[in-house]
Amino acid sequence: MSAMILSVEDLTVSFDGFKAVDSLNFYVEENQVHVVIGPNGAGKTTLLDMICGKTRPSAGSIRFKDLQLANMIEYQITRAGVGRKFQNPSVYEDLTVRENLDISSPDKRGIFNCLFARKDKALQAEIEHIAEMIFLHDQLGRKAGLLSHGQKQWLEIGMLLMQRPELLLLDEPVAGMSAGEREKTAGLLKQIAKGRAMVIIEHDMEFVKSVADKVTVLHQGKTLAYGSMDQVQNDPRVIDVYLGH
Ligand SMILES: Nc1ncnc2c1ncn2[C@@H]1O[C@H](COP(=O)(O)OP(=O)(O)OP(=O)(O)O)[C@@H](O)[C@H]1O
Repeated sequence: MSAMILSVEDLTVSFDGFKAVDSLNFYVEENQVHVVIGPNGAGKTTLLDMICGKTRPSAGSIRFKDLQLANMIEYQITRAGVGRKFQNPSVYEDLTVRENLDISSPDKRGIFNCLFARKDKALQAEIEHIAEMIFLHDQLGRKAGLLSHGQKQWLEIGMLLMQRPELLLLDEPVAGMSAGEREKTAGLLKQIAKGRAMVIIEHDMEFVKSVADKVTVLHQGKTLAYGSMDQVQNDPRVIDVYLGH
């Protein structure tokens, strides 16, 4: 069995007395793509928000390797190796694809350093390699604002990879993509997960089937079901609250 990279235990957050996440246990192993599904309002985004430090838990533990993330703030969590992609792509539209990747490197201190500093060969090689992975190698000199929605999503994944995260948190990475782009993204994410781990929130069940090693179904802030895609999609409780709708 692989080692656990993330262990969430008894995690709870209350908003004005309402428990959006309620005594949740959730585990992610190294090299694993773990998809979280569930109806609207189940607590999926709130779970990712707590892991990345955007929302502070009311109680519970979030252990990432040997770190307790519940006690850390957002930028410390990012630096420790947790990368988060939000639902809408947020790339720098006026910069080229290359510049977007360049400024995402942790070796860079700020945008001006990045644009005017002497280019480091190893960094440029890394940019080229990542651009190849995210299907944008021939777009490196193009302004990000001119990319399609799907290409912007890929660029943002590339920007996350530049931070060399060990755990990636992705919120609906294929939203708004064509069928062809979704298929390419599934291949990309499976490749990325090797040597790391990934938590994905997604509603597109075809996509979930194609990427998930494990699936957790959240409902009302708690785990309703956990297992392989086959196991959860045949679970009558999951069909009742989610898949049957
Ligand atoms: N900052 C907040 N203040 C108050 N309530 C909140 C806050 N954030 C989330 N909630 C509530 O917590 C519940 C869980 O929301 P969350 O966004 O995590 O659900 P979700 O499973 O991601 O849903 P969706 O699939 O619609 O994105 C919802 O009822 C939401 O209204």
